[in-house]
Amino acid sequence: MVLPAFLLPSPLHLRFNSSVSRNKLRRHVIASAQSHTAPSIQKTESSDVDVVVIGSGIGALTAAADLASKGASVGVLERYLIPGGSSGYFVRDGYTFDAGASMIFGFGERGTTNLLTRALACVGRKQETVADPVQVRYHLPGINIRVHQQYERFLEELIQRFPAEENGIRSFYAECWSVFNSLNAMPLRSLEEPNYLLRVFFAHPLPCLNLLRYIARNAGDIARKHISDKDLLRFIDMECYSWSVVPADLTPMINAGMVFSDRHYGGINYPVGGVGKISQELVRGIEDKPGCWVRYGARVTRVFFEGDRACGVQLANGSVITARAVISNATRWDTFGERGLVESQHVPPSEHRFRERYVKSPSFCSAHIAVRETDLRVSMREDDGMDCHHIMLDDWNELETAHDGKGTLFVSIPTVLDKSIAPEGKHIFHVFTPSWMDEWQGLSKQDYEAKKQSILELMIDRLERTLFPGLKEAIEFAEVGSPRTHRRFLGRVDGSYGPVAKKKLKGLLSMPFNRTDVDGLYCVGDSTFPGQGLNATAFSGFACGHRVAADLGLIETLPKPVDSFLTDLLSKTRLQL
Ligand SMILES: NC(=O)c1ccc[n+]([C@@H]2O[C@H](COP(=O)([O-])OP(=O)(O)OC[C@H]3O[C@@H](n4cnc5c(N)ncnc54)[C@H](O)[C@@H]3O)[C@@H](O)[C@H]2O)c1
Ligand SMILES: CC(C)=CCC/C(C)=C/C=C/C(C)=C/C=C/C(C)=C/C=C/C=C(C)/C=C/C=C(C)/C=C/C=C(\C)CCC=C(C)C
Repeated sequence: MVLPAFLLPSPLHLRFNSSVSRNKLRRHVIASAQSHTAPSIQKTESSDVDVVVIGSGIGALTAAADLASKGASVGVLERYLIPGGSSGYFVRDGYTFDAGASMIFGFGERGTTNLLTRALACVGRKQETVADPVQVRYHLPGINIRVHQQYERFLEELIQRFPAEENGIRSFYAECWSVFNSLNAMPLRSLEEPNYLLRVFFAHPLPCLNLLRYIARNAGDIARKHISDKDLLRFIDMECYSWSVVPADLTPMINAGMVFSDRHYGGINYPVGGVGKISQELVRGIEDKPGCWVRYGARVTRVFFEGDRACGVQLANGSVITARAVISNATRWDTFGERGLVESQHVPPSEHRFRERYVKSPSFCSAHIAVRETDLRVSMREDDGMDCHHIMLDDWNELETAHDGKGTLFVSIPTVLDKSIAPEGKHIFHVFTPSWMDEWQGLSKQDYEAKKQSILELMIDRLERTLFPGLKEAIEFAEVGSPRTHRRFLGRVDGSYGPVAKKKLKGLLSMPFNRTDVDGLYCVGDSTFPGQGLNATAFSGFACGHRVAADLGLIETLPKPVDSFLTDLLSKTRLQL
């Protein structure tokens, strides 16, 4: 029987373990580095690692932690001065501001979906957290709802607002629970490692079949099956949009199931001392493992190849690091794009398919504001009903428009939960709204500053009028970031929050996993399955660590030819669907 081309195992993956000698690799890398860059190549024995990781976002650090715990020597290269990427921080006058992420999933104590707790645990670390009793308070046209950690309290509020839709509400969220319960029943590892898939399938057949039912579906279709009220469907759109930046129709059901259930199960938990603590703790754990290190100010400029196989990276200062596997936590566009880390002759056709299916989501315009509690005319105490996270929208037509601070406003006040991150009697307000890079290009310095100031004033006006009387007077200082700021400090193309479906796709089916079609090169983070979110990128980190460990022979797998054949078969079948 002749197999169709897409079922044939890739020769690249069959070749993975073909032992290219380390010294030969290194000679090759240094020779190519010399031909491309200034002669200042610094090469030390310690730079020769099993795995080199580009970037230190949560996806990268989870993969590094997982591999370090399995005995690999891992080197992490971060272009910025601290770890964490979107979950980084900055300090001003005694305030510790979260740079991006602030609503943290994945810190639960139970089940298998608490992937941040697990990432820390695999390198022997633990992070103290404060439980948030309300995930978010929505202030939407005609809808004012709190998503309580207690599921029934949330349902009660929603049903009180939409009494005719009680059954629909209950059955939509019940489907979300069914997805979550299936995920939470099994260890979460790489979906491109057949040995794991077989084991997990035989151990948990019903949850696996249930996940297969949902993996190609989007939340909008499921919502419409149960709900017909237009305003309630708009609410479900906002429930999705607030973390996926696309409406329910474009939001994969697996992700919706995770988010809409885990907030009531593991809950939303704020790390004491700020979100930056997560990556700091991960780095400590990684550096405690033999042969593992993290370097800052280390911008990778390109991935090195021997033939068709990635075998290391070159840094902006000209130095090179050789490795048996390379993991990129840069976005897909920054890895494979025009001025990306992989030179064009090595960019595989599958990356063009990715670009046909996914586009960059907008970035954010964000204000980090230091606020005096005494000047606010509203109680900031959690026991008086103040919530940490708010989402505001004045007009449904503005949901997807993001100009001039009129669109959706996200507000996070972490000092409601953790007083240690600001001086006594002071609060941190992180206020942001979606914004596109092209609105910020080509401005003079003066116009750029004026635009930031005007958006800040618009956002503060809206908050002062509706939620926080006295806010204007109470501000000590504010720093405003634009998509340009996100691009500069996070190294993310156009400051994008991540990839989103260009058109309606089949759920998560076409989202790339961690292997790429380049031998020896893997991706991790929100450009890979299952997408944006710290817990989601932690999943991609574990999945990536697992697949790389299998390829490096650190964990038990099926015999190599069988593994390669089945892995390829799964990937090609998935993409044909
Ligand atoms: N929960 C929230 O409130 C919230 C808010 C904002 C963002 N997020 C999430 O945070 C997640 C981001 O995680 P991630 O793992 O994808 O990565 P990331 O973007 O956070 O981190 C990538 C890291 O790689 C570094 N980097 C990029 N190019 C490099 C190069 N050439 N050389 C060296 N270093 C380089 C960057 O400096 C950055 O530290 C996103 O999914 C986003 O959804 C969550
Ligand atoms: C065996 C066979 C054959 C088969 C089987 C199948 C299977 C097993 C499957 C599986 C699957 C899986 C594992 C999956 C997984 C998934 C996951 C993990 C997912 C996750 C997700 C998560 C998420 C999405 C999250 C997100 C979050 C976010 C994004 C957040 C955000 C937030 C924000 C932005 C905030 C805002 C607000 C304010 C501030 C107010």
